[in-house]
Amino acid sequence: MMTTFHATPEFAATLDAQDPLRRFREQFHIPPTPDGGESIYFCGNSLGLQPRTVRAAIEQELESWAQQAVEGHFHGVSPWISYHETMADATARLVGANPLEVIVMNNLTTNLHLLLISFYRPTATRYKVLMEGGAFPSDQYAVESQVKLHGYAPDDAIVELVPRPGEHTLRTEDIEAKIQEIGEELALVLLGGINYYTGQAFDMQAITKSGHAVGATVGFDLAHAAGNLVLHLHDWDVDFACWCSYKYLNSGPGGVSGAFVHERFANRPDLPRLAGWWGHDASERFQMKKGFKPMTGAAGWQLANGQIIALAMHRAALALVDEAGGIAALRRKSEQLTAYLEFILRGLNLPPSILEIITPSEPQARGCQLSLLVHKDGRGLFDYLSEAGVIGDWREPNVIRLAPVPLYNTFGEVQRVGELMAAWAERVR
Ligand SMILES: Cc1ncc(COP(=O)(O)O)c(C=O)c1O
Ligand SMILES: Nc1ccccc1C(=O)C[C@H](N)C(=O)O
Repeated sequence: MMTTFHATPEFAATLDAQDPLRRFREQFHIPPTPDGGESIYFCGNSLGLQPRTVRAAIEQELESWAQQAVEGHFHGVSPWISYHETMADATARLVGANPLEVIVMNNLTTNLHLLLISFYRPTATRYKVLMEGGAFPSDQYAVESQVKLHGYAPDDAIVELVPRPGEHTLRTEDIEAKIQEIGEELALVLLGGINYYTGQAFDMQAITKSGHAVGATVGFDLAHAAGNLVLHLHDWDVDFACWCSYKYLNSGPGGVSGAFVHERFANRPDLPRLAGWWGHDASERFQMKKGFKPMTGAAGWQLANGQIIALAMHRAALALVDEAGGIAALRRKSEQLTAYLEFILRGLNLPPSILEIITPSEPQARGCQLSLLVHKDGRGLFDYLSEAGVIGDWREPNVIRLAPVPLYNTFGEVQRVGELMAAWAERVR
């Protein structure tokens, strides 16, 4: 549904009044401004806000620890030994997977390494990795180190996709052409579901299909896609994926990461992996026997017993997604909210020599984030917005990322940011 938008506060108020998710804002702590107002928090793409339910979720586990100590592993409201299992269904719904295909554990880069050990299996002739140029640095370092671990040279083994001259984002047809070109030398395609800098969402289904057609493995870093896009990892036939929970999933700083391993690898004890006791067949885990026997599915990639406090925060935050009607319901509002932000920004009529929106316009090619490439006084604009209570983020060299999210942002906030930007535009033009 696309509405004809207007940049007035009255119009924004009408959209807010019609918003089926509007009651969720009060479930979050909105950071205050120095004058006691509420900031406009458009930074859920970096660290999502704290759900009010999180404190009680943590306290419940502190109470179990205080009252039951070691027995808390086996007793209490939610025994720690099987804690991670209690969020398998919600996680599966979130990313379009079977519960067997997902696990919540560790941090994102850790999971990426664990999955690369299993799914980047280079040979003398097939060893190349295709990534997006300017991937998030942690992904670059992870792949660089994995390539070296196998004895290959990163400059030779890692192929980076770059936009056509004069363009800021990648075309699916160019990604597919590059996959074809590398062909039998391609071991792995590893892209972000959404690029952190441009906000571009990739066509994961088409890319997976192309990668598989040349015999490559295909994985995605969904840091900026989980909780933002509707994903169908199983049906898209993606081999593996991982994501963090502290951005759009509002699960707190350093929050646990999710991992997906397609069902076809569920019973592959032969796959090389770095093992630990929590990935061992649960029925025998405490028999302390020699010889690693992985659990079926993604759970078999676990190393260690779960970080319960982080898992508690994540479970509480995931419950809000389900309560709101799931990711499809969030996405419905999100598309409209971001389209409204784009409408407002385009309405400023700033020439591209001052400001360009580098995130694609098509809803299927982006999530909620818009990346503004600011050519004139970018840092000045960012500081001005911050002083006015708008929290976005700045990414070097000159991008401001603004991400209105459906669970706690409003159309009124988007309209207000437009007013602030209009005042800046007057000065800078
Ligand atoms: C695309 C991407 N990959 C990796 C990371 C690193 O995540 P972590 O610190 O959980 O390893 C982030 C954000 O921090 C990210 O946005
Ligand atoms: N975990 C952090 C800790 C400190 C500062 C930033 C982060 C981020 O997650 C940044 C995010 N990956 C980004 O896309 O900007």
